[in-house]
Amino acid sequence: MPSRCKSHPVHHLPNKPCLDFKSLKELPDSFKWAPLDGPSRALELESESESESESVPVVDLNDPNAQKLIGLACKAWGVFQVINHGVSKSLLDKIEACGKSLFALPVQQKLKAVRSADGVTGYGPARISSFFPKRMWSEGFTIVGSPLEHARQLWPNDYSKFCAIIEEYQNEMNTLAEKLMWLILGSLGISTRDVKWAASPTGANPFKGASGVIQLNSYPACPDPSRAMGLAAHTDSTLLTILHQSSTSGLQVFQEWAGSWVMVPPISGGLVINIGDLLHIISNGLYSSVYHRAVVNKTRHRLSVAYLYGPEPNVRIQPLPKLSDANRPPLYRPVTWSEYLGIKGKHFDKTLSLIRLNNDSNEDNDNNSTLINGLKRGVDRTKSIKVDSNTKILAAFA
Ligand SMILES: C=C1C[C@]23C[C@H]1CC[C@H]2[C@@]12CCC[C@@](C)(C(=O)O1)[C@H]2[C@@H]3C(=O)O
Ligand SMILES: O=C(O)CCC(=O)C(=O)O
Ligand SMILES: [Fe+2]
Repeated sequence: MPSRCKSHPVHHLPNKPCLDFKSLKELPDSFKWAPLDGPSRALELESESESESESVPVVDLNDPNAQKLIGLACKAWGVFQVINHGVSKSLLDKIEACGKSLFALPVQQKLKAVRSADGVTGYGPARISSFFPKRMWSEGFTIVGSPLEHARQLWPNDYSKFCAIIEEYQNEMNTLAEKLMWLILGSLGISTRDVKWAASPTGANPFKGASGVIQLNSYPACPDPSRAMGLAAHTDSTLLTILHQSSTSGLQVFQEWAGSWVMVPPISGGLVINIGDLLHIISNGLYSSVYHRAVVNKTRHRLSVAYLYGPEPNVRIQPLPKLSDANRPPLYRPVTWSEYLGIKGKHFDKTLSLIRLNNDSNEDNDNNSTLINGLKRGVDRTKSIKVDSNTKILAAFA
């Protein structure tokens, strides 16, 4: 545990490494959350999420109206699913199989690639775990850049297949993320020449240097899903996140206007796109980042793979000038991805409000004040997380 965390004991739980979930026939107290609000069990919800008006939109990227539909989804939901996105089903199957084989390893083997107390990459509980008094019913594996070092520890004689699939996934996801960024920005009336914040000197490709973190999430079957939490409510510290979920449901998004949690049903070959905090900032609050969480299941193991996409780590991100004017002043100060992650590591869901500019006329423009799981955006949850520094991104995060 980093020593500076000790000064913030209130919500602190040691980031205990994951354990052998299969051996637990009852839910230990340390995993018992208050009964979940909203539908908790994945299977119960499948019927409820069928009503059209309550469902997260699905956009076919081959649809000539895709950009407009995406804009509507971003405004109303902050999340949508995409089909015909160009990433093959076989690659999605392959990455899912990679995740399954990783989490199926014996605990002792997984612990060889355990994330260090102040690190980002490797095996362990979700990074946000330490902000909550109860443990989450999940284990994760985080990859930034090359997974080679950890893959070698996990499979000393057989790591190259894992690395090749991860690399292919990173490439495909990066291409899709950039395409989605242009569609989302296009829906706000923003074109290439309006986006200078990440631009190369020539302005050729503003997403040069943009990249993503891969997060493999595993949610074992759980003896008491109504009291367990797979992954607690959070927004992603990204521009956007592309999520592949296995065929078992579990992802829920918070619908701010209805004040309720809505299940996002898995679509075979489909991908879920979440708006992250950095897009919230550059859109000047027009597209809000979406709170989401993962619930667990009594009988089925669930796996998800998130691609957490962000800009070059040291480039300044700020509300796009075209989306700010005298009537709608910029809501947030400039911040780099690296700086944002540092603040998030200390202040969790208070981060957006901490970088918000103090301007009374901003009040109506932002819809950050809904209570989620008893938390309001802006409630301080203190705990510092430092990261290691062996890749470009990691160095920038530190
Ligand atoms: C680039 C990122 C984004 C991080 C931090 C860092 C590396 C790991 C990511 C996640 C992945 C799992 C959910 C989350 C909430 C978590 O606990 O770790 C994410 C977090 C964030 O979006 O803030
Ligand atoms: O497992 C899921 O459905 C959600 C995962 C997630 O939110 C994340 O990795 O950031
Ligand atoms: Fe997330």
